[in-house]
Amino acid sequence: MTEGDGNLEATDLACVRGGRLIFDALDLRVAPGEALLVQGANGAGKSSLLRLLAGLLRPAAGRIANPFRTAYLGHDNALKGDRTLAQELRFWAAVDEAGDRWREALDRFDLVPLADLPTRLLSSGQKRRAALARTWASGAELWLLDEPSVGLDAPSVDRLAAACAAHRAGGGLIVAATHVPLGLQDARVLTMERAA
Ligand SMILES: Nc1ncnc2c1ncn2[C@@H]1O[C@H](COP(=O)(O)OP(=O)(O)OP(=O)(O)O)[C@@H](O)[C@H]1O
Repeated sequence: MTEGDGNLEATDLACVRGGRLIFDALDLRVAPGEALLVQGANGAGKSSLLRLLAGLLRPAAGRIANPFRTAYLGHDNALKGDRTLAQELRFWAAVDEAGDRWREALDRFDLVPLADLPTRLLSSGQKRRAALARTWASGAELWLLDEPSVGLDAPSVDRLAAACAAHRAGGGLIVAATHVPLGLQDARVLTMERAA
């Protein structure tokens, strides 16, 4: 068996940023179909943990085993403003060889009427939905979501919860940093403490 035994696994992980220890001795394991909510005070290191898991930061110590195709959604929606929403989703679905999932993604996040608008013209909540739709369109197995519900209205939060449930039902994994409940069934919680 490979390291992590087919799970996302972090062992004895430490994170240093700007020369400061943000956290250490962190262990986690997420299996296919599971969701982990990462909670904790501002500055506790939730975003840093997600960036480590995404491979965007290097751990100061410890190991990460991630055998999954991964989609990372940070605070920044990172949409290409001149592309229409449909072009943006189609582009990422093609990069990730995810076929027609971009169409499903538009529907899942109630974006069909906005498909032909350049993404720069979307409202902030619509941009967040677009970035979530891109996550769906990617076909990635592991979703790393940093405060995914920021700016969403109540029906959109429900849509996010439904998308997460469908993703998990298909064997997908989710790690989400959040200050609010996301309506995910049976999610485990990791509470991060600020390093002293
Ligand atoms: N690029 C950076 N360089 C140096 N320090 C950083 C950098 N980015 C973040 N930090 C520091 O790392 C610590 C953890 O930040 P992080 O964004 O991971 O926290 P968080 O738990 O996600 O916070 P929030 O709830 O406010 O989003 C903070 O003290 C922050 O100042």
